[in-house]
Amino acid sequence: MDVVQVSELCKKYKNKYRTKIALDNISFSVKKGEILGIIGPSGVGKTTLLKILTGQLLPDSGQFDILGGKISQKTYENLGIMMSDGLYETLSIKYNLQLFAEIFNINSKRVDQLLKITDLYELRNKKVTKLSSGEKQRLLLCRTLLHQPQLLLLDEPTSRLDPKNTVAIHELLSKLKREGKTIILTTHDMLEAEQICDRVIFLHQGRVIEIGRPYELKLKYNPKVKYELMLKNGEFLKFTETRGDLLQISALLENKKVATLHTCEPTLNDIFLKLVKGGKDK
Ligand SMILES: Nc1ncnc2c1ncn2[C@@H]1O[C@H](COP(=O)(O)OP(=O)(O)OP(=O)(O)O)[C@@H](O)[C@H]1O
Repeated sequence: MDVVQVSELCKKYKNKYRTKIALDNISFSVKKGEILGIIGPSGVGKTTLLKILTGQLLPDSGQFDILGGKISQKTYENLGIMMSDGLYETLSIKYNLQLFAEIFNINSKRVDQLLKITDLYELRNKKVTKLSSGEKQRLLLCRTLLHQPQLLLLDEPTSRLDPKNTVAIHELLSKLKREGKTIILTTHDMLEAEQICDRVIFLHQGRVIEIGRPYELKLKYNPKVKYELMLKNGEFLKFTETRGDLLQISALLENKKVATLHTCEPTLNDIFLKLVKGGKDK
């Protein structure tokens, strides 16, 4: 079942001096239980897309369905949005969450549970003004998850986190996926996309330039050189998949000359750079 279906979305920002095409004919769909990563560098239209999907911005043309229909007040009951903060700066972590819990009529046990999962429980009485950017980020995620939404739209959920907290949030997102939640997230981090996303969309200059599962893209863009060996004498050798090369690798292995052996599939970063090479700015 498609939880999100987007068809030919276009959005331009216009002012007196210039028109900026932020989204150019974007189409994709997301299935229940999928994590979709929208990736690309700064300014390619990721936030614009999320703003449209969350009803904060109208597209110029195109359509989308979300959670089985057009966006309405009811949609928000099952939608978790993590974008700009909007936290109550002078209130504590816990009070910020309690306020939202009361609005959604949620038991305060859920607040404590989320604070523990995101490693904020010990800091629960600290005011938002005194939080580090990583702590704020985790608080925002708690607020997004509070009402147990079916669909999460997360704008760079790990952008300000240290490695330990990044791993914790990745684990949390994977757990939510296993529970059947659907997640769309934006990221600049290609490694993150590779590790946690079922599929990724590469955006460039407002257009979808590639879409697919990370491992499928890696196979699709796999270079001719397939294996890289370091010999015990420190020499580096590269091999393709021809019969001759494979026989050479086998001989080196048999003669115990090999120190390390790696396959050379590209990273998502390599693929993105390959796709945009030669692209001009609009
Ligand atoms: N309100 C606006 N008025 C004019 N131009 C805008 C407006 N909002 C965004 N843009 C431009 O539209 C393009 C897409 O912006 P958007 O914020 O969607 O990019 P992004 O991929 O989310 O970037 P980042 O990763 O830096 O958040 C950018 O060139 C941006 O400067």
